[in-house]
Amino acid sequence: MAREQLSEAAYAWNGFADRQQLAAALAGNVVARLTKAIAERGTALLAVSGGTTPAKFFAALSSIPIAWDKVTVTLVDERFVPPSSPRSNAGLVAANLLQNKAAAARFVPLCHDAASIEAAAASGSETLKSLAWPLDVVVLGMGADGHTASFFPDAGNLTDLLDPSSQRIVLPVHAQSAGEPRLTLSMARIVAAGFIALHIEGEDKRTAFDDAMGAGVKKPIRTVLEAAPIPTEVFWAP
Ligand SMILES: O=C(O)[C@H](O)[C@@H](O)[C@H](O)[C@H](O)COP(=O)(O)O
Repeated sequence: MAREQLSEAAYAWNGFADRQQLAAALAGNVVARLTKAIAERGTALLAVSGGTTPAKFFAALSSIPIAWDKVTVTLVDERFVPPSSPRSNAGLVAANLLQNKAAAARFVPLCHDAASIEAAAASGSETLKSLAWPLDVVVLGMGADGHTASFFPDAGNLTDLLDPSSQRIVLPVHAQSAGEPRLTLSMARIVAAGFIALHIEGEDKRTAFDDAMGAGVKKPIRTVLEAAPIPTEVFWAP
C-alpha cells in the first residue's frame, strides 16, 4: 500500500520468486542497455554498487557474451580501504564481475592511494572526469536505513551529496553509521544515468523500501528516486 504513496513515475517494481531469477533478469536488462549504448556511441559506462547483495547478479552478468572490451565499469561508492581489504568494493567487483566474459571490461576504481578521504575524492574525480558520461547503467543497493550509494542519513555533508545541481563527480563521506570513511558518486551523476536499477533482497529490505516510499522523514533512497528524470527499476526477491 505504501508503495502507491510515491508517484508511480518514480519507480517500477519488478518482483521475483527467488534471487537467481532476479540475478538473471537484472543481468539481462543491464546487458541490453550496455549493448544499445555500444551500438549508439561505441562505448558503454556502467556503475555498480558493493555490499553483500550483488554477488549472484555479478556472476550472471559476467557470463553474458557482449562486447565487454567496449564497456567501462566503475563503482557507485567505495569504502576507504585498500583493494586487498575484504571490505573493498573494488575487490568484490574484481572477484565476481570482472571474470569470465566480463574480464575484458575496463575497470576504473574510485579510490586511489591517498593520505585522506578528501584527497582520494579529489583524485577520484580527476580520474573519472575523462569517462564517457553520462552513465548508461547504474545499479544501486539500499541499506535498511534507507541509504543508497554512500548517502547515509547521518552523513555530515548529506546536502552536498544529494545536491541535484552538483558538478562534483566523487565526494567524500563521513558518517558514523558507514563503518569507515567512504567515497561516493554524487547523486547528480547517478540520476543522469540512462537506466537506473535498485537491487534489493529479503523481507527486511522490502519493508525498508516501503517505509521509505511512505510518509515521514525522507530517506536518501526516496530523494534519489524523486530526483531521477526516469523511473528507477526496482528488482526484489525474498
Ligand atoms: O558500499 C556499499 O555498501 C554499497 O554500495 C551500499 O550502498 C550498499 O548497496 C548498501 O549498503 C546495501 O548493502 P548490502 O547489499 O550489504 O545490504
